[in-house]
Amino acid sequence: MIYIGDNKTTGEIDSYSINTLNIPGIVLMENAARNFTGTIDTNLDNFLIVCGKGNNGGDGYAVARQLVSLNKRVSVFSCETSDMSRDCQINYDICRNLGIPMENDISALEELIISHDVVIDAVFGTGLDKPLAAPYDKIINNINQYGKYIISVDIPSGINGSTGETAGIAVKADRTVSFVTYKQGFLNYSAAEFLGKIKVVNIGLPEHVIKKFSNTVLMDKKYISSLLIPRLKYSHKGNFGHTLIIAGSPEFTGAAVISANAAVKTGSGLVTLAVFHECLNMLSSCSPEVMTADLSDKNRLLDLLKKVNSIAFGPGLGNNPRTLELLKFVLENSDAPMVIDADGINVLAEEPALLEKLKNRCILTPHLGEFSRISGLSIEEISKDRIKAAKDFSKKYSVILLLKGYNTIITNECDVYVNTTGNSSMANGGMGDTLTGITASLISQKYTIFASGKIGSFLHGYIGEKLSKRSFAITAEDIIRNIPFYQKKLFL
Ligand SMILES: NC(=O)C1=CN([C@@H]2O[C@H](COP(=O)(O)OP(=O)(O)OC[C@H]3O[C@@H](n4cnc5c(N)ncnc54)[C@H](O)[C@@H]3O)[C@@H](O)[C@H]2O)[C@@H](O)CC1
Ligand SMILES: [K+]
Repeated sequence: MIYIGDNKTTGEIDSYSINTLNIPGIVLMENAARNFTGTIDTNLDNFLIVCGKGNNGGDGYAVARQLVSLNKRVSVFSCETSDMSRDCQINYDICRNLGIPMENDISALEELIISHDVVIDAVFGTGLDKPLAAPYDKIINNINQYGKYIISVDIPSGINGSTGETAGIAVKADRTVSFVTYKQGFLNYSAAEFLGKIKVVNIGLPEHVIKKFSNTVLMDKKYISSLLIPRLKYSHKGNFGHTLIIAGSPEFTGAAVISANAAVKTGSGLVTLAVFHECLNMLSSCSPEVMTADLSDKNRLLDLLKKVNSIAFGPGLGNNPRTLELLKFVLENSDAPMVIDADGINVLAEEPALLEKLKNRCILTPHLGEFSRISGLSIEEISKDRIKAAKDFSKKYSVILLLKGYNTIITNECDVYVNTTGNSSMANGGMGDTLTGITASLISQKYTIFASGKIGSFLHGYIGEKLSKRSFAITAEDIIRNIPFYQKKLFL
């Protein structure tokens, strides 16, 4: 499992390892360098390693030794040769003793970069603590301008590991090999263009040590598989629950169909779609597996609200007083767990007092705009630290929050899971409605609300990613059709 941490987390793991576990810093650095080197394509050769004076630079000097021992051609550029950290100095001295070509004249840097095939950027890591000035601005500019292939050690130099902001300028890496944790700053969308392909490597610390300092996790297939409940041979439809989808309006009938069909395909035993009276004719034949109900028939609705195992509320209902009244009615007359999405969220934003009624029974699935409306935070404020914004909201209202977008965040106020599946081939209308149907269906099948959010977002993005290998744009229908096939694939 890959844990996410900011610079503080890195510092805490570092000091625990050194001071409590008594692992000397130089050993951690050696492990880091060896594991970093292990990620480098063995066909690559002719490396220039650009080293700063802190431990990130120390990693760079240690990587230089490792590469030389693999018979690679290696040169080193030292940004500064005085006032190095202790472990950096040790590795610098070894490189000198080994006779590795070393240069520290800035006027030679451009030519050096041009004459090497790979630049390893070991200028700054988690210790970057001020804006970049000369000569570092020039060093980083040269790397970006002339580097043919750039691999950053731990963090692209110039990026803040906690926030993802740049110190004015930053290395644009083709690959970033990060130590111990996936840096929280990498989740900031503004950092994406600097990171390249990210890989996280260990430095010899067992998972239980890392876990002490981070409860924020990048979900992977193995983790999702561990959450899945296998179906027993003798189970019947009653075991897989009844999902009520409250969605759609005359302008947005598609949202209702999509959510309902996604719930069916995810395996809910029964699915009922409850719609406004004027949509009933059109939607009653939307899918043979979906039952329909008229929202104006209050007795039928009350009966459904009492007996269903989960409710999805919101897609396509319209952001208007009628939807708000309906939400109030549903909250007052049902204890079933709910997925609230789209216009369900929009009307909640109009009447925040209702949020109190969602306690411990809801997952909200806003995208950035909806989250901005319901939280009262601007999109800029949220984007600066999506994890914090999501956690704070989840804690304030005791709900599970699933903040959609690239790297979707799912949190129950303490633990945070980040979903990395999915891509922009899925950026079209109806995707959110699909996720809502999937998530509600999972809740009906006895998954916890939190687990349903995690599995739902992973599965949804996973299908999109797989289909996008052979298709340019993926529609909600494409996803829905493929749910059962890929859901099965998640059972390892
Ligand atoms: N357990 C860990 O966390 C480990 C960390 N390691 C490495 O250690 C790195 C952190 O090392 P450090 O804390 O020494 O920090 P860095 O090596 O990132 O940089 C700190 C040095 O750069 C200077 N500096 C910071 N911002 C500057 C700026 N804008 N302009 C000029 N100078 C600036 C500081 O004064 C200091 O000398 C990590 O990124 C990682 O690469 C590895 O050695 C493995 C072990
Ligand atoms: K770096």
